[in-house]
Amino acid sequence: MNEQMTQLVQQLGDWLVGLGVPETQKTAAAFGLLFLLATFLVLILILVLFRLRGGRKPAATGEEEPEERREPERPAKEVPAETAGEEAPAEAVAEVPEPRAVAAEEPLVTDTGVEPVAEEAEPAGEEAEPTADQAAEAPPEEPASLFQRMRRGLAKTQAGLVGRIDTLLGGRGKVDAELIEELEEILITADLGMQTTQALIAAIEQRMARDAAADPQMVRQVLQQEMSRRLAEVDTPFDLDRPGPMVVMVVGVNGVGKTTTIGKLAHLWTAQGKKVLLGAGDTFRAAAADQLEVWAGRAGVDIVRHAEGADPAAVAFDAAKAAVARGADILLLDTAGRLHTKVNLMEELKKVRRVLAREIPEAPHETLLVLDATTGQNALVQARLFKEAVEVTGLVLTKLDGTARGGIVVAIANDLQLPVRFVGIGEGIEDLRPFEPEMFVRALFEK
Ligand SMILES: Nc1nc2c(ncn2[C@@H]2O[C@H](COP(=O)(O)OP(=O)(O)OP(=O)(O)O)[C@@H](O)[C@H]2O)c(=O)[nH]1
Repeated sequence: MNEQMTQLVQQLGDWLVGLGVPETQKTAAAFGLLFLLATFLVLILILVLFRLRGGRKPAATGEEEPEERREPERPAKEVPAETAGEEAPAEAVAEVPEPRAVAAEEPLVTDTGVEPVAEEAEPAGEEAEPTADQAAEAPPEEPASLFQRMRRGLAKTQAGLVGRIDTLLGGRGKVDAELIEELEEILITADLGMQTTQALIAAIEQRMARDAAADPQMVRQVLQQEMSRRLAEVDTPFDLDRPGPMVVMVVGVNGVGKTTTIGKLAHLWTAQGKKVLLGAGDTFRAAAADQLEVWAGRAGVDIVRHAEGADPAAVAFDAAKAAVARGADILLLDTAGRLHTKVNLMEELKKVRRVLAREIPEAPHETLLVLDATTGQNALVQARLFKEAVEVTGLVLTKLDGTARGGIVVAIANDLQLPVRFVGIGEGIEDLRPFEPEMFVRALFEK
């Protein structure tokens, strides 16, 4: 033991005597204390070394990673997959710098492998990363998916109408009478109807008269512009914000998708913050009210219903009263869909309208005619008959997803000069889209 050490023990011993340690034991106590201090220092040193090594990758040394470094990495693989949908795996792969020495089942672990960060800092980084990704992705994804869903819904019409037009135009070097004749046939067989087809052909001929050098692609352009223009011309604003309750009567023959459409509308408008009430006015068909009640449950709205066979005007009366009493913004009234050729149905609808108007000024504010797009020209015939009998203010074309006859949308709007309000592109509660003429035509024509 050198002199400095002896001095240190001496001083420590004196200090301990001052604290009450007996004089005879002061040297032993001083040694004991020194031993404790040394052990403590060694422990701290080991801890510091261990943590510093834990923050770094074992850079090509072949050394194994400490176990606790691997554990926090696993959620990093799962979080983006859950939160960012289909895009996530691709992104996760893109973010991985290199998979180095990582087990086969963990190739997507987003290990940075370079930052000597403290353990506490890592979870915060993991959470922040997907949130930033989501924030960056969410805004552009919304409008794109809306358009994409419309395109998917119109895929069959796209192929049956625009696909055939493209095949025709692609094989021709110039626009001549033969091309026009074949085009006319395509438009008619794609359910654009005689009146609308002739109007579209006339627009193409006018353009040809102005521009002798017009090529087949001009035909495509004119068709797209004309369809858009004709749909936009009859497209009036659908005002949901008038002082309530706004009464929307829904009419149409059996099976076209009336009940489903009412359920989808209730869901859509509830999501927009409106208080919606349903009236089960189809008392004729067994189980119609039950079916509507199921949709009311799905959309989370109230329903007014009577027993089967009750007077639909009585349902309309009660529903209107309830809408006022409960402060509803919108009353959606279902109606029976017996054959449109039956005078009785039309009379019944007129009576319902009278009752509504007595209870709520100017009601019904909208009368939506639901038509099944898959029935093509038959839908056009139904629309004419309904328009003559009741004051239809707008159209809903359902089942566009299941048909190549989507051209009927343009035909009906153009022939009857009525706005298309919504289109159904599937059976799900979200599969009803407010109709936008420009987007609809673009979804058909965009390559
Ligand atoms: N693919 C597809 N199916 C739809 C769409 N709208 C409705 N349907 C289906 O069409 C069928 C008839 O729909 P309903 O709502 O019962 O028709 P409805 O007009 O109320 O018929 P009734 O109650 O008999 O008068 C159901 O199977 C719906 O799921 C749509 O936009 N796309």
